[in-house]
Amino acid sequence: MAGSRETPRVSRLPARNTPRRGSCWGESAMSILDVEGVSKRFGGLWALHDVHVRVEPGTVVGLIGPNGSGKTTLLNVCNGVYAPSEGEVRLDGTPIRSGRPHRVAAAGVMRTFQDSRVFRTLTAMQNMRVPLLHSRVSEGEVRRRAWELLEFVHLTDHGNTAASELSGGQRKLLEFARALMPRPRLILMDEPLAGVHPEIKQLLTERIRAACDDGVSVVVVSHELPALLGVTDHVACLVEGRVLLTGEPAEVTGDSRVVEAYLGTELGEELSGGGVAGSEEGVS
Ligand SMILES: Nc1ncnc2c1ncn2[C@@H]1O[C@H](COP(=O)(O)OP(=O)(O)OP(=O)(O)O)[C@@H](O)[C@H]1O
Repeated sequence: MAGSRETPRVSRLPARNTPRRGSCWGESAMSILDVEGVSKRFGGLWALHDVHVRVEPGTVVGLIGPNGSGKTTLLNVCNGVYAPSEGEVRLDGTPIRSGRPHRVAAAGVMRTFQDSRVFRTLTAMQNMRVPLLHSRVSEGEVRRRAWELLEFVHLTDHGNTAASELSGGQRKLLEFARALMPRPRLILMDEPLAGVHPEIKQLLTERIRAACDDGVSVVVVSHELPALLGVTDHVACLVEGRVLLTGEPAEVTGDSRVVEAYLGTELGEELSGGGVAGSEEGVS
């Protein structure tokens, strides 16, 4: 990982967005994202059934569930890649129109992917500029913000390094920092912690929390429960496309139905063994 550049290492976002709110999934009327009765069908397969989720400003929501339970599909519905077969997703009360993920991004919803989608032939700095390429933000401001965010994720020493030369974990950090460039209101993150070195995992969870404390809402899909529990305000567990349970992180992972849903998996054994322990295999 990188050392510091000429600016002191920052642990807060360069600029504020909206103030942080308390919890999510409560009775409060205010939410940034509302998933209302969403179902998604692929041919004969219902990947999502009547899913209800809400995300309040400045909160981190974790989405867990066994393989194939619909987590990625839900993110794809939330950023307009897929149209729901039933139900609706609203951003600040306005229904999201499918087939227009670029419009959803312009409205303040960014996305990161299971296999980081950074441009490998571009340097880290060039990657950072991509979200603001056609914006009215001045060149100087783009550069200033890009360096600050690279500093935020400890990558300033790699600003001029091609993304292909970074480790898998550093690419996850870069993708997260890049998602912050346009000052999003919501980031949808798909498995940001998978296969990441414990040190980078720690940094990434800290930075997700810091972004959240600055008013950015984050939805994190993850199988990395120990790390996820430390960063989320609320967790929803999906099983076979349905929300099995939502609630406080410990409440959800301690629930026998959630343990049962994971039984037969490595994580199920960890959960039923009375605690969760992170795997450090295959890290990068
Ligand atoms: N484009 C698609 N066409 C057909 N079926 C799909 C498509 N996308 C997802 N599915 C199916 O929908 C179900 C949910 O998949 P999804 O990828 O959303 O699950 P997931 O919880 O993210 O799984 P994982 O944890 O393994 O990433 C699976 O049965 C999957 O095969």
